[in-house]
Order: sequence, then C-alpha cells, then structure tokens
Amino acid sequence: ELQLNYYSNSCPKAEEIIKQEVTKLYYEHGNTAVSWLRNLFHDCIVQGCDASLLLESVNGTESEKASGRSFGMRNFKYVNTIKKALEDECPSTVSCADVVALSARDGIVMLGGPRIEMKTGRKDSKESYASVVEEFIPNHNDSISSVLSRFQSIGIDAEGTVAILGAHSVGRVHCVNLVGRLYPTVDPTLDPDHAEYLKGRCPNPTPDPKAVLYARNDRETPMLLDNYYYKNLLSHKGLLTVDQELASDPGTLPFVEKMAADNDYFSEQFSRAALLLSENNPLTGDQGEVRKDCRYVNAS
Ligand code: HEM
Ligand SMILES: [Ca+2]
Ligand SMILES: [Ca+2]
Repeated sequence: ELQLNYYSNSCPKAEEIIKQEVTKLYYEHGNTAVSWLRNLFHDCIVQGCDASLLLESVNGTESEKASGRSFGMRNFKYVNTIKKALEDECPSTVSCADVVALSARDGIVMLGGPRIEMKTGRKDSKESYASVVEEFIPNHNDSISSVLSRFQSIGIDAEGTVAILGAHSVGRVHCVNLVGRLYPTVDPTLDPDHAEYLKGRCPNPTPDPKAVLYARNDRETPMLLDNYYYKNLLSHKGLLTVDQELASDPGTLPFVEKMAADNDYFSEQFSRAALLLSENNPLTGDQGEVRKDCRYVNAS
C-alpha cells in the first residue's frame, strides 16, 4: 500500500531533499523539470511505477531507455544527483521509483503547474521491461482510439487522457517525429502558417536521427505547464499526430475546448490523471527492492 509520507520515520527529510535538489537543478538546467514529467509517464505506464525505466543495459538486460519510444529523453544523469543526496542522508531507504514520482511532482510545480499530493512507498523493480515498452507506450502517430484504450487500461478516462497529454505544453519534439506531417505534403489538419514555421525548423524531409533539430511543443509558453497546449490544438498547431487528434475526435474535442477556456479546470484534471499515473501498479512492501544506484539492480 502506498501511503502519504511513507518516509516520515525512516527518512524524515526525504521529501524535502528531493524538492531541494529538483529546485536547484531547475535553476541550473530548466529542462530537468520537463524531463521529470516525461519520466513519470515512461516509467509508470510500462508495467508500473517501479523505476524500470532507469535501468541501464548490462549483460543480457536491455534498457528501456534504448527503446525508440524513449527517443529524446534527457537528463537521466541528474536522477543520480537526487539519489546521491538521499543516500547521503539515509542509505538504501528511498526507492528510485519514489524519486521518479516525487521529482515529477516537484518538477510540475517548478513549471507553474499544480501541486499534487502524492503517496510514497514504491519499491524498485529487479528487471527491465524493454521488450514490451512499445506495447505500453503509444507511438506519436497512433490512432486516438488506441491511445484512449491504452490510458483506459490504467484507469485514466478520456477526460483524464486529454488532460495528461497537456504535458506537451512544455518541452520539445525532434524533427524525426514531425516530418511525416510536413513532407511530401503538409497534413491538412495543420495550420499552414505553422507548417511553414515547422518546415523552417525542420528543413530536411529525412532528418538524421542523431541531429538535434527540434521544435518547441508550445511556442507561446514553452516552459509553463498551462492550457496553451489546448489553445494551440484549437488553432491547428498541435505538433504530434496524437496531439492534433484530440481536437478532431468528437469524444475528446469537448474536453479540449473546456481546457483551452479554463486553466483551473485543466489543472484539476491534470492533477487527477497524474495521480492515477503515479499510482499505477507499484511494487510495495516486500516486493522488489530499494536500489542503491538507480541504474543497476542491487548486487545479491
Ligand atoms: C499518447 C501518448 C504520448 C505520446 C505518443 C508521446 C510522444 C512524445 C514524443 C514523440 C515526444 C518528443 C520526443 C522528441 O522528439 O524529443 C514527447 C515529448 C514529451 N512528452 Fe510525450 N507522449 C505521450 C504522452 C505523454 C505524457 C502522458 C506525458 C507526461 C505525463 C508526456 C510528457 C512529455 C514531455 C514532458 C515531453 C518533452 C520532453 C523534452 O522536451 O525533453 N508525454 N512525447
Ligand atoms: Ca516501469
Ligand atoms: Ca505551455
């Protein structure tokens, strides 16, 4: 069972230490906060919130980070910074899965988003689920029905799915994930002026995947977790196919319209959905372990 303040006896300063580290890292590299938010999705939706995402590839184990779905993920080295601060205070006590959850919670606040009350007590997996990452994480051009059913399977309804995708109100998309909507012809659901702008950002129809060319998700408030994402969708400026589809499907459009009009409603729904995501199928009690180094299972 997850509970509020799980570390109140075993490591009373744990939550404060995570918040301090997240804040410090944010002022050094603002995009770390963006990464903590994406990590929550990529860890929790794959098997559960168990830090399986953070394992490195070592003899026989392939890292989930090596999956194509993890393309563009960054700042993993700073997870180790947070974990080290915790190990210095209370060795082998605070799980990497809780670091994923709480760093996302505090990152969301740094990005101007809501403060979400999250429980703790998650344990860390002893294995990577790299081989099934693509079953759990949708692709950028998947159909809306498959995206909705993926989130439905972890208890997030259509309204919550629209809200959680509001995470794409911050951060960036690399050209490899965009050119399909620009070349050889422009996707008719994309605003023509915005398409010209995106072509300027991504001039090559077949970009080198190693190239660092990208466009910002939200040109208006790229570092704020706010409802500009939905305003952009309504003006046909969604970047990924999955984003734009939210505004064309009659089952999701009413939520897009309501979130575009009301940032508080977006924040409420985003909090509700992020909480469900953060509580998806955790390991608790005697299950799993508390990794000493988030990149490797403990030596036995
Ligand atoms: C249907 C579901 C989703 C799909 C297909 C998807 C796909 C993607 C793709 C393709 C990128 C761009 C990667 C790149 O080119 O660098 C991206 C970025 C991002 N995604 Fe998602 N995503 C989904 C849902 C979510 C959710 C639920 C969250 C968080 C709760 C999230 C958070 C982010 C963030 C923060 C970024 C920006 C990362 C950065 O700038 O470093 N995404 N996503
Ligand atoms: Ca996981
Ligand atoms: Ca924004």
